[in-house]
Amino acid sequence: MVPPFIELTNLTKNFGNGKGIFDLSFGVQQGEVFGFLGPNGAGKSTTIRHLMGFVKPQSGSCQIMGKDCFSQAALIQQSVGYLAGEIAFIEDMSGISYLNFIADMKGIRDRSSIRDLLYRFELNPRGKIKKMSKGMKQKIGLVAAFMGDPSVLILDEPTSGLDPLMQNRFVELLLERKKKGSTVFMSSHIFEEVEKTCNRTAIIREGRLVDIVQMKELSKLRNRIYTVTLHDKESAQRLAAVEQLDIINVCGRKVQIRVKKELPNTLRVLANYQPTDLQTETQSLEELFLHYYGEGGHKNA
Ligand SMILES: Nc1ncnc2c1ncn2[C@@H]1O[C@H](COP(=O)(O)OP(=O)(O)OP(=O)(O)O)[C@@H](O)[C@H]1O
Repeated sequence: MVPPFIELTNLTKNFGNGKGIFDLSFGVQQGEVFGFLGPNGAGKSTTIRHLMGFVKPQSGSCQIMGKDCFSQAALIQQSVGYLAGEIAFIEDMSGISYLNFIADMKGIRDRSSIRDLLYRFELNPRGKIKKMSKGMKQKIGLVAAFMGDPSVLILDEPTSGLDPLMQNRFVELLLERKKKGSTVFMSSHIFEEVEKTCNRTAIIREGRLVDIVQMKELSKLRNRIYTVTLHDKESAQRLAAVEQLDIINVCGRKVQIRVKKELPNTLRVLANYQPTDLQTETQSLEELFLHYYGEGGHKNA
């Protein structure tokens, strides 16, 4: 069997008070786009800082391409495309001098990938970083991570602060890199970007690995909530009482319905009631976690 390209072995860092990461062991294969999902404070950034060799593990270890992330940190940091969760810039620099500085550090001579990325993210890097908006700083961080087409990318919440158009640009970029065979480890709060890009995802909670799931399996578990508006209250009451639907709530003319797989059937039923409006929302990632693992962090399904 091929050894994992990125490997964590019993990785542990105990900050006290139950905070930190505990006994994390899993591997990411070459060419895989791997998501790392978990609620706030779950330990995602701490894990990523270990992978980049910024912190010494208390026990256990992690490796990228067979290199120990801590003892060979310089090598890792030079070859991996990295985006930090909170990017520490030398704020007095202009965007372009910062990018040139990173390119020099990484030994990237051909600057064409920087130009392409700036164009893709519609970013003018001439101004000083300290005067840039959060989204612009995030784009600078992304250009720095993706420049020179690294074969491994480690990204901590890559679309934080980006508007939906730029989030889509990021997804397109990642899919292109996936096609070219890059290996990606990416933390995120946004289910959709993980769903569109990742092969598998690890779920972490309170510093512990809860599960590793194929993205397709996780998507199947996700509910959609439809809010249908009918002509009058009586029709709404009748719909809720008579039909075999998973009704969440009835309020006046509006009925909220949870739909898992049976969408065609639900739509057929609703058509009989001649709705005046139909709205849909997807279950949030947090709701999905609760549904899947329960309050105690144990798998229900
Ligand atoms: N250097 C530190 N000293 C003490 N506690 C820390 C330290 N770094 C992180 N923590 C704590 O460890 C836990 C995990 O933090 P971490 O930043 O890894 O979470 P995260 O999953 O990235 O969260 P978020 O989604 O909010 O960014 C948090 O409770 C945090 O307060």
